Amino acid sequence: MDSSCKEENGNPVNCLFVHGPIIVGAGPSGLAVAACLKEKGVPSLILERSECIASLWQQRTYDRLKLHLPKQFCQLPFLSFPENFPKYPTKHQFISYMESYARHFSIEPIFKKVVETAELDHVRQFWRVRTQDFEYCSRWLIVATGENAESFIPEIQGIERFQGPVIHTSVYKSGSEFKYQRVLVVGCGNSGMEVSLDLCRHNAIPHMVVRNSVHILPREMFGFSTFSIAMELLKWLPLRLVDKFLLLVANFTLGNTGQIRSPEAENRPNRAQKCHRKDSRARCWSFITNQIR
Ligand SMILES: NC(=O)C1=CN([C@@H]2O[C@H](COP(=O)(O)OP(=O)(O)OC[C@H]3O[C@@H](n4cnc5c(N)ncnc54)[C@H](OP(=O)(O)O)[C@@H]3O)[C@@H](O)[C@H]2O)C=CC1
Ligand SMILES: O=C(O)C(=O)Cc1c[nH]c2ccccc12
Repeated sequence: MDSSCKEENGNPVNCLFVHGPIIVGAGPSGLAVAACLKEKGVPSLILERSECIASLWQQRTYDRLKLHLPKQFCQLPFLSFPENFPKYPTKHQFISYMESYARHFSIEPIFKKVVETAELDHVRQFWRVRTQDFEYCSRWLIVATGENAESFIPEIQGIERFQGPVIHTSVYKSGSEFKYQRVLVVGCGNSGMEVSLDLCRHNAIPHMVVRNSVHILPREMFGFSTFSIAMELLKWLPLRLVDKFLLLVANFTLGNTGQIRSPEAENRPNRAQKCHRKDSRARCWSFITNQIR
């Protein structure tokens, strides 16, 4: 990294010219990119806004989090998960793997650097990446800030009249805080399903809002992970057919999950929607399977 100083609006700006790409974000993707570059002998610099790697995993996940896919589908390039890790590593195992990955490739992100702007200087053909105190320059910019980094709570009419706490899943840790309480879980993706299961396990009483059609698939079929079956079949068949096949098998093993509805919702058909099966998006769901097993 070379440094120089220039004036902008009368203020000095600290400029650092980076050899190799600037990577924004020290999550799994940012680390993987840095490792791949290193393997090719290309240096890089990671700017990370928090004070640790994989901050989403370390700071904004619930306690019971585990990978839903077998570890061979989730490992980063050039370094496998340790042999002694289970098929579905826990969040702590995943974080320790991330840490050893960064160590293995000697990746040292610069922490507490919030990237505020990134502009391409067309004349000099390099990126000017601004943080609070520095401007980093490089010919290449890689944004690896994640698709789930920002939490979002939708506007809910009348929510101000609700007396209890309203929280986003990124701050949910465990159902132990909700023992014997009635909790409404909004959203039926992997997070909503996992939180609902966790609440059940801690003797809370969750209800889920399902606004759309949902596909419910067991984590494993015929002793293989559903994901690996899907990946194999996709080599030969179109997605539509693979989807149909997986749903058919799920229907045999789980029964008709479209029937699952609370008695309250039965009495008020307009308040909650039934699960339909038209949606073509497949979701891995452990809630039902865990309840059954
Ligand atoms: N162990 C694991 O591997 C886990 C992985 N994940 C992954 O993390 C990513 C994020 O998952 P997740 O947090 O579940 O988010 P998702 O985007 O997957 O799911 C959000 C859900 O919320 C619903 N929703 C959104 N807004 C509203 C609203 N206003 N009213 C009612 N419902 C609403 C959506 O419904 P609609 O479909 O109608 O938009 C959708 O069902 C995914 O890739 C997931 O697979 C998450 C948890 C665990
Ligand atoms: O990554 C997710 O969100 C999953 O739920 C895993 C997943 C994605 N596509 C699939 C197809 C079949 C089984 C699991 C998955």
